[in-house]
Amino acid sequence: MSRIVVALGGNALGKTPVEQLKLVQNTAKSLVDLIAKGNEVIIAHGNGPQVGMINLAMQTAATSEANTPEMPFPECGAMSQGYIGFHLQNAIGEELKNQQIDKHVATVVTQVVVDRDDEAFQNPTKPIGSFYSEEEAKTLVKEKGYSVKEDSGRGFRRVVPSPKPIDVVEKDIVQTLIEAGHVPITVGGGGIPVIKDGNKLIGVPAVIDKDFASSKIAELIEADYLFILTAVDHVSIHFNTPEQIDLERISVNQIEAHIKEGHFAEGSMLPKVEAAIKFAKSKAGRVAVIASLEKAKDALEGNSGTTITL
Ligand SMILES: Nc1ncnc2c1ncn2[C@@H]1O[C@H](COP(=O)(O)OP(=O)(O)O)[C@@H](O)[C@H]1O
Ligand SMILES: NC(=O)OP(=O)(O)O
Repeated sequence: MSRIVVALGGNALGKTPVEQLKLVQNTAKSLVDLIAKGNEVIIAHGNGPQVGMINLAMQTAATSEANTPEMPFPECGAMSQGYIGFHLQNAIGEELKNQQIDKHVATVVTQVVVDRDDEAFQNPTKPIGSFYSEEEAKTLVKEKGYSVKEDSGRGFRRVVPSPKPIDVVEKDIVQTLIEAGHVPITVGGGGIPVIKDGNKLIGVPAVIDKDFASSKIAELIEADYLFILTAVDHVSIHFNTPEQIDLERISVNQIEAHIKEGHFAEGSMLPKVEAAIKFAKSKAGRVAVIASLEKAKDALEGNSGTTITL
């Protein structure tokens, strides 16, 4: 039996409530396959499209005739954890019953401590919400004061600061749930970023990268594996070129050399590789795997995915 933290990417959730409800059925099957093999599974997920949608909806309602109260950004992050967690726990709960596994699944609203002086606050990089044309993006900058950036050739998106996770406030609760045999969903959307002020934790407007937050919780709860599940079967060098080579088993030193050679796109594969390295380096024997959601079970058996070890 292994303890596995699974980080789910955008292809596990989709972008709209209808799409998400449908996609989580397949996601649940992949996850319950890992549980059925006798593993302890802890689930984390992204929230870029969802937190952007919630925040924009809240801003639009507050500035319309509806005259609803202003909703702070960290509260939008908390809403995204609840909304995504609801769909995931609903689908996973059903699949556990289908496979006659006597376990329960619950979402933990999770706060993640960040450094108030993290330089990310001066340089927003995390894309959230929908994609826009250059013209629409310019209007958003002017009318809403958003920061925007081109996102991997797919269009323009709003960007917000993405500080690094330092600690997970609810880590002991997560540990208790696992040890009681349950399946926790935690650090959704990278966790709600909070800064410490004495005994107070204050929410800050930012979105933590879910791969870094997953690596952090995996370290804290002494996981054996960090599984980063995305839309491709492997990490590749010369990605999307005729020279593409898929990486199967690779050491931290070797993949660090590939980072220096510039093989991994910033904002997509690079943070996954960096989060995987961080976990693999945190203790001898820890294994990070970047694989596709559909082939998670094969990846566990070493038959798919990119396995990164010290
Ligand atoms: N070197 C690479 N190897 C494999 N995939 C890469 C590479 N560089 C960029 N990618 C792209 O990164 C994507 C994963 O990033 P992203 O879509 O942001 O992840 P997610 O939403 O699953 O967290 C892959 O689907 C692939 O299109
Ligand atoms: N929080 C986060 O990393 O979300 P995405 O994976 O959707 O970008």
